[in-house]
Amino acid sequence: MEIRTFAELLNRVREMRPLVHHITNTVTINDCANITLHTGGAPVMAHAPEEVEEMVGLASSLVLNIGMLTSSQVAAMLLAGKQANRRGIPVVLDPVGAGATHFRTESVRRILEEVQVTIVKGNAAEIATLAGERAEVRGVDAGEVAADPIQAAQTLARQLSTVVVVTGKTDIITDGTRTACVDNGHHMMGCITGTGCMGASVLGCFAPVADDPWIAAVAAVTAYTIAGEIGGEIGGESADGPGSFKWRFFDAMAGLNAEKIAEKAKIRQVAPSPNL
Ligand SMILES: Nc1ncnc2c1ncn2[C@@H]1O[C@H](COP(=O)(O)OP(=O)(O)O)[C@@H](O)[C@H]1O
Ligand SMILES: Cc1ncsc1CCOP(=O)(O)O
Ligand SMILES: [Mg+2]
Repeated sequence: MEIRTFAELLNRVREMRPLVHHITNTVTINDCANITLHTGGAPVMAHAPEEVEEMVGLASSLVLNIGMLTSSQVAAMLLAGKQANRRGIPVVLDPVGAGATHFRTESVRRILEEVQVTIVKGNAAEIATLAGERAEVRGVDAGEVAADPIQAAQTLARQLSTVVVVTGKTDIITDGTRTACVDNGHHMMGCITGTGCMGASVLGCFAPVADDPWIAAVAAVTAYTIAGEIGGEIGGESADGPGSFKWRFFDAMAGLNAEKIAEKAKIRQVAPSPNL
């Protein structure tokens, strides 16, 4: 696959300006709205069960993030997700903290049973939990995970017929058959809250502009992590600290273009695991 195919999808996002409907947590909600704008989409946050179906009616994609889940939000996510499926618009799910509590794990399983999700994106522990592997989830952070993340992601992708993204120093994107590893990013991305949630918003911007959700997901992850890389480096030096990194990261996302992505992308395609 040509790097330019992935790089140029950013232009399509900016031409289309997709409306990305989020049902998400209030820790990172403002950052998710901003990164959506900087990527080239238009954010809307709406979680009342009374209005979510109508809002999905206007949207180009739906992002479900369980970071501060309540029973009312689960109901809203099911209504919104089913409406998105009826309309044929992509659904991105961020299973924040799945594995940490029974409520989160069971709610994610219910959403995945009742809604056809297009892209599931989580850290290694969240994805391992959903793939049925043992993993330590420390609140919203990944703890120790015994399972191989590529294999866990491929298994889950096949089980759900979805694209799975595993985040970390290297990001993994698979549909169970094709698997890419993206080695872009910056360690400062792990030093501020919300880089996982914002990644789901960027996936929500890219998913409606490509017919193939795996291509959309590889393009989104590559663009996003390159913005992190540019934000984290000042003249070859690391950013001063998390505060300045955050605003440089936002500036880098807004200033990103296909040429910079093509120049910096570190995408490797890997063969399917033999024992799947
Ligand atoms: N050490 C790192 N080096 C490079 N990129 C990283 C690193 N840690 C996290 N990232 C990036 O930060 C984003 C969030 O990843 P992660 O920290 O795994 O998610 P979460 O916050 O949901 O646990 C991803 O896009 C990932 O590529
Ligand atoms: C700290 C926290 N608590 C509930 S949601 C949330 C934000 C998690 O954000 P991310 O997964 O992007 O680090
Ligand atoms: Mg997260």
